[in-house]
Amino acid sequence: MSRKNTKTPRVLVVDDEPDLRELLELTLLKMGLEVESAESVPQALQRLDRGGIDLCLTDMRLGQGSGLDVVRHINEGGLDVPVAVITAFGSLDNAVEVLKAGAFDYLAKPVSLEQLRTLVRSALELERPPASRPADSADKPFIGESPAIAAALTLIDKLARSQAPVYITGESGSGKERAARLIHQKSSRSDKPFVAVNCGAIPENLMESEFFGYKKGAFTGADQERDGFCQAADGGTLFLDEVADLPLAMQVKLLRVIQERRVRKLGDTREIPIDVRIVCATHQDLAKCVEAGRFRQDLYYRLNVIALHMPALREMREDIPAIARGLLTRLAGLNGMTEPSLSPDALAALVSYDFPGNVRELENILERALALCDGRRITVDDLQLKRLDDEMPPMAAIGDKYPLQDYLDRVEKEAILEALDKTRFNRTQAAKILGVTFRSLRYRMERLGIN
Ligand SMILES: Nc1ncnc2c1ncn2[C@@H]1O[C@H](COP(=O)(O)OP(=O)(O)OP(=O)(O)O)[C@@H](O)[C@H]1O
Repeated sequence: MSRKNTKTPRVLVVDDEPDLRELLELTLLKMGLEVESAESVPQALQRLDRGGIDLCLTDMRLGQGSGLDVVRHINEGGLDVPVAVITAFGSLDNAVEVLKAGAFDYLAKPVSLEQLRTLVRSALELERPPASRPADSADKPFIGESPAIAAALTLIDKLARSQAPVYITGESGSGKERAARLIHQKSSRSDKPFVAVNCGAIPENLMESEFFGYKKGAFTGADQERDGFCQAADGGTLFLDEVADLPLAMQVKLLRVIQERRVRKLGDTREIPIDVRIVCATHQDLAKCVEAGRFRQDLYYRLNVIALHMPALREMREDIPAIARGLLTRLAGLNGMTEPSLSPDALAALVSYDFPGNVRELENILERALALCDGRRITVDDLQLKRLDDEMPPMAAIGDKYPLQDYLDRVEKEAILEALDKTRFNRTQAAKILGVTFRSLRYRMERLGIN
């Protein structure tokens, strides 16, 4: 990295409106930074090319050009300068466009100075050399090196530097909440609270008071003033888990809070400014909920600025042995036990198992196995894995052969599952055993609902 850490960081402000430029300059100077400014795109590009700029803040709308030109110049020219764009209020499309073009973050007008400071701190933090970052602890939040988890972790690192809302998707138990916590821990907000809310677990009539708080006497039983989740997360991150479960009425209120960055407690006349980063998650398809009219489109766009997908455990089979061992070490430690080994057939069974409940299911399986094993070694019986075909009637019980198609499907499914079992879910080998092509096996598995 070209910049030195000993010198005062230098920020370039690009804006053609003198008022806003001055406000930004003053704020940055007060933070002890050096500031230079440019009034137009050509001026900005020239200054950037001369080097020595550690951060660039640009307005989106600039007389004869746009902030996007600045972002593109920086990225296409390989300049090592984080850039953030100030966009007009409510123009989310612009925000998405600038992030895609490679901006590190965006700020919507009117610019909140607190947010500006957070953004600047976080951008300059980026430039610390890796050696000064805390070393990875032994208990890594995510175990695994498969391409699927590696891609998610790389994105988490990037997202941690931004303030943009994040929408985390993934099956149940795939690590969505853990990912949200990691984004927070790695962000400039890490010294402020991380508040996790399970939107599906709050009774509808309590939602408003839980989210926004209440004043004393706001309703029967409100015998003292209380903050809601939004205020509790002020300066930090608000994690909305199972966000698809928010009732429509609450969606409207939440949207307002996100847009205006203010909350009003129940029974209060005043609005309180808040600064929270929203990270949300759901195992449902939120776009489908929008289509079905169960989720507001405007809120969906607000939340889904950047999407992070957490892979299912079966998409990272090569990581299963390492994750299983990591979990065993932790579980044995928690229970004050010596860590037992996993027998080779137990490990093989885990690697070929489908894990509909993902890492959480693996945790449960291992916890049970710890209790059942002889203390030294976990065998395949201790795992008590549900076989993939548990739900199927055994061949002998199939008995009736009509309708013919159902009967043939059952026979076909049995044969495929057996081949998959034998090959530890290696579909290429299973196809060979079955004497069909890989494509044909894939098609048959899909048709018969085998994951
Ligand atoms: N790659 C991984 N390595 C180690 N532990 C993991 C990994 N992925 C997930 N976990 C663990 O799996 C468990 C489930 O994770 P988490 O609660 O974050 O899932 P989730 O997707 O939020 O689940 P739900 O959809 O049910 O809310 C946690 O204990 C988490 O620490």
